[in-house]
Amino acid sequence: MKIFTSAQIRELDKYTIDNEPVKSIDLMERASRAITRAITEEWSNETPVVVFAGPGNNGGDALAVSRMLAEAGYKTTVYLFNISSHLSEDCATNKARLIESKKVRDFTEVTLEFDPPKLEAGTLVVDGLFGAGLNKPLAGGFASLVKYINASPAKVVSIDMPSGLIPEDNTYNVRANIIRADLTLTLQNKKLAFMFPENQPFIGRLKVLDIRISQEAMDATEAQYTILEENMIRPLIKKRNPFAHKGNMGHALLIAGNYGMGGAAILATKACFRAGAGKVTVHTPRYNNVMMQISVPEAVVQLDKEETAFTEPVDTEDFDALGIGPGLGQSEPTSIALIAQLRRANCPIVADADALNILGNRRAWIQQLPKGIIMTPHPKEFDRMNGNSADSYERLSKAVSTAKHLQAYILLKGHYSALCLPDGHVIFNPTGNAGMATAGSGDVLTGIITALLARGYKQAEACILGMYLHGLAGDLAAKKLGMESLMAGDIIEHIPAAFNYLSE
Ligand SMILES: NC(=O)C1=CN([C@@H]2O[C@H](COP(=O)(O)OP(=O)(O)OC[C@H]3O[C@@H](n4cnc5c(N)ncnc54)[C@H](OP(=O)(O)O)[C@@H]3O)[C@@H](O)[C@H]2O)[C@@H](O)CC1
Ligand SMILES: Nc1ncnc2c1ncn2[C@@H]1O[C@H](COP(=O)(O)OP(=O)(O)O)[C@@H](O)[C@H]1O
Ligand SMILES: [K+]
Repeated sequence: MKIFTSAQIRELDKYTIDNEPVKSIDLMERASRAITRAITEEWSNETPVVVFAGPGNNGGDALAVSRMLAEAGYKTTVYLFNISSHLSEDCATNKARLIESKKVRDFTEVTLEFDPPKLEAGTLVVDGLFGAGLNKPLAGGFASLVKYINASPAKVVSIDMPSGLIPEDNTYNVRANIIRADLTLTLQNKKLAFMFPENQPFIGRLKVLDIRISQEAMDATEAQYTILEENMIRPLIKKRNPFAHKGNMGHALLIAGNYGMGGAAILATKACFRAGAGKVTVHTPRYNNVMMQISVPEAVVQLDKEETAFTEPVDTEDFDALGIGPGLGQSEPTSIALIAQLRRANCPIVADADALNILGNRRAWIQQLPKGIIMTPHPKEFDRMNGNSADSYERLSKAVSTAKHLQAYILLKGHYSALCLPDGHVIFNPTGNAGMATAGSGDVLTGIITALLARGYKQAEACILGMYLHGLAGDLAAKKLGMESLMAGDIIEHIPAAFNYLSE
């Protein structure tokens, strides 16, 4: 699914209106019918409804929904905020239709003073103040109204967007002045702001309603942001040649695990095998020898000259991909060896965890990273490398510009992991769940992406398939075990089922 900007949404609307063809007001009617259906599916017509409509098309939707709910027998109270004496054309038409229908008995057009109604626990508020057209944070009377709604015990359904949430850049927003919806019914496509964890309290549950915006126009519109879908993943899975042998199924090298963090190396190595690598060699401090051999007998263990840390860059001639960083440590000798290793490697690289922390401590080195490197930071690791960000939008923007500048692949991990490509595009991953918020989950991802690179997937494909597969394995594990008890090893155990599902 593409994520469009507000300007693109307006263009797509216009194209649909001109080419379907459908009148603008009929498109609003269609959207409102979908919104009404979603509301009536969850709340019976015993529920008292209070609708707050703004002056734009979001308000137009809200007025049409008010009429439809009233026709379906809901006791509906409606406030239309028209404080600058200007309504959008379709909003004005829906105001006239609402008055004409005579079903809504309690309709107030607010032009100056507003005496807010009592919002009780059983009441449903429909928030149609502002949607995708919001271009600045809410202030004044609207801010007070939002605070009033948020402070009430009523349930809130937001049309398209929680009012006050700007669809893209929320840097200057005032969080207190954004509606906290229980349910957001967004039209056609998700908005960028929905991808960010700090906006979840505003969105509540999210439903995307299909309002039949022109598919042809959406296909032809170039979007910077895309959310992965299963049908984009299935074609990526390479078929196994019946004559395959371990020598042509990819030889992965992992450099991981210092003293006390051997488990990170074990998790990455197991995940690397489960993701289909023909051979995995793990380079690790001598101390880890026995535990590696016992835990993953399939792997070749290559021992560093040091007992407890990685200090010795290795030749990558014989390997198809390198994954470096899980549990690596950040001592001086390890840092020096890491940089030497990154310079010396002549295969595709995934750098994670301590490899990124080391770079964060020595930022000058970041400029010298080999082109095409994949980095998989969680937000803290990313901030160590790039400085603190005020919010997720700023962090994502920095990741986009860094990926372009370095010609690198930055996979910013989170609930929606964001893969930032060297050409400026961003791909969000929808799989995965909160059960994966457990130590070692990231090490598993490193192992998976390293395996896919070794198998011959290009960087972008390895990241896309890798993060989707990782999240899907986590989802299958959570389905069986529940989120509370999930451990990183369970994600590994479910990689086979995830692969099977995607290969069906
Ligand atoms: N394809 C689709 O998705 C479809 C979308 N549809 C619906 O249209 C909605 C988008 O409608 P929209 O473009 O009219 O914008 P909307 O959100 O109503 O706000 C604009 C008004 O708000 C004002 N305003 C802005 N910021 C403000 C502020 N801080 N404080 C105060 N005022 C502020 C702004 O004034 P201006 O700044 O322009 O002077 C203008 O008057 C979309 O969310 C969906 O619900 C469906 O009907 C059909 C298909
Ligand atoms: N709430 C969540 N929803 C979806 N995925 C999650 C969630 N929490 C964690 N994950 C995934 O788990 C992994 C955690 O990685 P990371 O923070 O590096 O863990 P560690 O350093 O412990 O290995 C990431 O791939 C992330 O996307
Ligand atoms: K809204």
